[in-house]
Amino acid sequence: MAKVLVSDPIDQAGIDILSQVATVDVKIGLTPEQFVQAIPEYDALMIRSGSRITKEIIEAGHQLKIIGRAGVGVDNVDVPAATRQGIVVVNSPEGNTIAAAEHAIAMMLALSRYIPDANASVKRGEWDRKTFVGAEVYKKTLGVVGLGKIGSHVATAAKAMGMKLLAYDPFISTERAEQLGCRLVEVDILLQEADYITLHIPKTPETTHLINAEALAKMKPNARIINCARGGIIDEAALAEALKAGKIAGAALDVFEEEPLKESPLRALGKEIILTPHLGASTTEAQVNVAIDVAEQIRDVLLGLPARSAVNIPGLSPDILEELRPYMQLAETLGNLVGQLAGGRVDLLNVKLQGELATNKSQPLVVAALKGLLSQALRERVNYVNASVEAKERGIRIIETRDAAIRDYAGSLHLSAKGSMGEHSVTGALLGDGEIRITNIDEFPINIPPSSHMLFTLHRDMPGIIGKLGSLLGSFNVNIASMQVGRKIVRGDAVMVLSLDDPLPDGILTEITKVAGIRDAYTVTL
Ligand SMILES: NC(=O)c1ccc[n+]([C@@H]2O[C@H](COP(=O)([O-])OP(=O)(O)OC[C@H]3O[C@@H](n4cnc5c(N)ncnc54)[C@H](O)[C@@H]3O)[C@@H](O)[C@H]2O)c1
Ligand SMILES: O=C(O)[C@H](O)COP(=O)(O)O
Repeated sequence: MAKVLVSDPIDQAGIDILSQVATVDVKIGLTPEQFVQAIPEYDALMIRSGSRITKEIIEAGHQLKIIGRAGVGVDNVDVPAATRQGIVVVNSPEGNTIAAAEHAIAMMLALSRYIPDANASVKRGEWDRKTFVGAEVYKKTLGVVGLGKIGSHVATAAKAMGMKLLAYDPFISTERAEQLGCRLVEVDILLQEADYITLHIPKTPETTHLINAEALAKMKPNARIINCARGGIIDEAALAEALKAGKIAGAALDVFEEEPLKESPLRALGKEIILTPHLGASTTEAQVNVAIDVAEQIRDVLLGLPARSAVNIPGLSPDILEELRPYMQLAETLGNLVGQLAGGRVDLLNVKLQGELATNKSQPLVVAALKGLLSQALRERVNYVNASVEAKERGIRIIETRDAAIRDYAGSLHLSAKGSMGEHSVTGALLGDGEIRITNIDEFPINIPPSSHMLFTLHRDMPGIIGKLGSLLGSFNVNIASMQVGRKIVRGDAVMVLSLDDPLPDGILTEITKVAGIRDAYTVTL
């Protein structure tokens, strides 16, 4: 039975799903060294933001097939290292959207009305109504940085409270911003005009310290900033300075440069700052959502099924995958076949998506073809996750073309590869019942299903050649399952494709090329 390590607190609903297919060990608070020691025996790992999954841990995970992040952010996982090792990384992109958005709104209101400090004061036995005179958000301007899932929900809620909305997000359209009632502006305008600023962007090299001393200096003295996205987007030292100097009115932070928050000048500040311990996703509803979402994906991957929210398999959205599923095996088989025909070291793979496959949605078929191409060299080490990285590292150039006009079949794939044994091409399609057909080899038309052991010859189309080859194979005790000849003109060049019941014995290829008329012969094992 597979083994899953759960290294952060997750809802029982997730554990129950995992337990259907695996032994589940919950070990919380592992040190990096304990992680490295524990991980080799596990097939899957389920985490939240409390575990930092480094390259060292990933490399020690010899059995690891999947890392599931019960939440959105995967910045605590070395995703490139996982990709390199063929480990799929999944998350729950929407399970905690509402929880995080509501936390941001709660922070904005709590900050405006000094609720945490007022509450603490009453609990201390005081009745101070002067210190906690707040500000209304009604008719104030909210600047939303990052108008994705959480930012959009915050914008909608803020609009309902009568706020004016600005948004900064270089990756969304003006129309989308307008739909949400936001005026899309450059970041400087947002910083200068907003009374409240809320951050809903990922932490990337571009967004690290986006809110630094310079940005804080552009903000209004009454401005308040909320970060429920990621620590490090705000420069905490600069923020503490700005608050101390009264350059801005307040800040509410749920996330920190280092978590848990250690010694920090932020702790010394008063009612102008609210700090919560990364609680954005901490609602019962969100925890059930993300635990189920990610546990189901781990279960599926352990059962050999695809994951619906893999962050390191490009283009594999569930609906696209569903549509392409029958063609993935075709692409993989053709990749494997053309790779063997072209020789061990392939420099160039050209993938042509034809007929109904000639759309951008078919990109995963290119990855599947690469997986097939690399499978001879890498065996089970290559998968949909690392095929592109492995190909790049091997210097394989990939050309992807599309031709919707080719309609011999509803959809077909044409692959050509240039390698140490020259350039070869293969075309394949699916029959109505989903069966794979090889329809062309080196531009010669044929029609044959792939089989485990195959023999391809390039020969002159002339009487007697098929008989001679049959007798030769017979003399080596090789049984022919089926045979096809493809030619363009009578008595011109031709290819012969044979499906064999048995693998070809060593040395027979040389004998085959000695048959008069046969110029070349290749064996393929699929
Ligand atoms: N505090 C919490 O517990 C908690 C919970 C959930 C999510 N989060 C964090 O909230 C953030 C947003 O999550 P989401 O689900 O809305 O993500 P999302 O991907 O739906 O939205 C992110 C938005 O940021 C925009 N963006 C990217 N780079 C940008 C840049 N340089 N400048 C401006 N905009 C940029 C993108 O275009 C996108 O629209 C993430 O960092 C996530 O990890 C935190
Ligand atoms: O990225 C996320 O989903 C949030 O930061 C929540 O993290 P958590 O699930 O570890 O609380």
